[in-house]
Amino acid sequence: MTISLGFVVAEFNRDLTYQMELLGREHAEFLGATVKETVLVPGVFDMPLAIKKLCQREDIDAVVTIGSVIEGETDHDQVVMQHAARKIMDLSLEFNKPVTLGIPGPGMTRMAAHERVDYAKRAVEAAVKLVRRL
Ligand SMILES: Nc1c(NC[C@H](O)[C@H](O)[C@H](O)CO)[nH]c(=O)[nH]c1=O
Ligand SMILES: CC(=O)[C@@H](O)COP(=O)(O)O
Repeated sequence: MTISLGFVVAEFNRDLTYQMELLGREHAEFLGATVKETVLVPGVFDMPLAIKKLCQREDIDAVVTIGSVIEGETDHDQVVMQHAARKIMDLSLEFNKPVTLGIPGPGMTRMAAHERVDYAKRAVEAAVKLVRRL
């Protein structure tokens, strides 16, 4: 069976998430999975509703989130990441579908973010493994 993935990708820090999206697509192809739908959202905080819509679709086996949360002058990055990560986990359990975390940060410089674009590949790999094993 070919595994169908949904991608939810943040437009925030798009230079990074564009690269991550391409890496994720390449890795999905390498693993024999299909990216059936890609939904762009403004930022990581805005992901949960898009994830939920994709989880509701019977033709999507797992959802991969792709974003990058870079530190600013305040703790805003912490709020964005903590809430998104918690909701990602909650939605996965609510819909009985893997929803994986391809989002480095918070507390991360732009340089560190560039070094962590492979989080997208890791999230694709985790999604495929979970669908196969569960
Ligand atoms: N600071 C980052 C954000 N912030 C934006 C929020 O995610 C959201 O779009 C806004 O609050 C409107 O609801 N988003 C990222 O993806 N990365 C960041 O570093
Ligand atoms: C880098 C950002 O846009 C985000 O983490 C928030 O920045 P700030 O804390 O300076 O408002």
